[in-house]
Amino acid sequence: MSLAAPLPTPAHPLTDASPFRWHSPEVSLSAGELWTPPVPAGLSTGDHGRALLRAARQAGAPDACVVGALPFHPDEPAALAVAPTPDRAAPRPQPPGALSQPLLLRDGQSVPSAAEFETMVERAVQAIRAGALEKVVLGRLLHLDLGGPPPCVTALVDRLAVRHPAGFTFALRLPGRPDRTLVGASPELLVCKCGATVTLRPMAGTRARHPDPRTDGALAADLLGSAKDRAEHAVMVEAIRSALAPLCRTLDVPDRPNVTSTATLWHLVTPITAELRDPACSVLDVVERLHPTPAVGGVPGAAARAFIREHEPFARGLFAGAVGWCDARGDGEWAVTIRCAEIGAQAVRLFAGAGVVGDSVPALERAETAAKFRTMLDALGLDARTLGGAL
Ligand SMILES: C=C(O[C@@H]1C=C(C(=O)O)C=C[C@H]1O)C(=O)O
Repeated sequence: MSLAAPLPTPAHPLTDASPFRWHSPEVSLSAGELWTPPVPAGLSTGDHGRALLRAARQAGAPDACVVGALPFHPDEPAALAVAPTPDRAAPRPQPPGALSQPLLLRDGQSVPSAAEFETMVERAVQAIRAGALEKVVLGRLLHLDLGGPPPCVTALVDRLAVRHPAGFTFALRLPGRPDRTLVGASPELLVCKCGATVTLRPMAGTRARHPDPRTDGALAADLLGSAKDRAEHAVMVEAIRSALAPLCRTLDVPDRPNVTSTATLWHLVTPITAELRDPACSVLDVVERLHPTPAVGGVPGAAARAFIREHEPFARGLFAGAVGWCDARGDGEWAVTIRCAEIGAQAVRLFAGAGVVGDSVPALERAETAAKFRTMLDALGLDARTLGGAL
């Protein structure tokens, strides 16, 4: 199988797909339809989930799940819906079969441009050195204007799930915007809850992988030994520990991170496990407490979010948010919405960010975002080299 081969083109590439799909190492879940019952405005994330599940029960769907995505900025609207009859025995995708037309591109642009991104990182470094904040994650978009039909969402998700078996592959047709689908393969588990047990795998600290195994291994060792990356990771773990502790009876946070890999990147990761105090606490209550973590926001959280709103020349919306599912028991899995794209009829928008600290080098942070775009570019069958200067 060639992962760079083109994707097939079905009759309706966007709307023929399931409106929600999820493939984690543990669970494959697919929804045939989504409901969006009205819920009161201004609910917390946990209460929003409970209101949706109550509406589903009242409509005769006791086994419904809440599925969807939360925005990066918690004050923006969530894209949560009810999957009334989720298929939790959905098969894991197999390598894609017959392929047809390649994706035709009219144009590809980074917003901000690669040079403007570096300037933005430099400003963040100065703000950090001046003591305004400790860490901020800055992102950029890659806008692809299509010169032909959009990619087939079903085939795209299959391809991502096959290529990222340890990750969290998702597709969500946006409620109220049926011509747009959020698709991605996140490596990062925000939180999984099963009964009283919660697990998290927060990540911060990145190196692009190398095709030569010795060089690749040396890059992983370099990441594990890097004072800059370890510091960036440590501020994130501490923020998560203090957000989570009030909810927990036990909390196990290892002293040092491990390295973990995706197909294209190495990351530092700290696997965290905890037992919740309150059996009525749902996975969405935990998400509400944690999100956005410093893996996508920064430290202190409010100062970092304000810096992002002021400096990034686009609205993150659902990018760098959280995506997942929650069942009637309050159990579920939520991943950080990264390594993803919004697929539209005429355009595809990809998001990638990088954590900036006081000793960040702007050109390296830009290169890191370029490497992160590759998860979606590879799945779309696009060679990063064809985008040249944009990256
Ligand atoms: C923000 C992204 O990734 C996050 C940032 C990382 C970093 O700064 O090293 C690593 C993994 C993710 O937590 C992204 O992929 O867009």
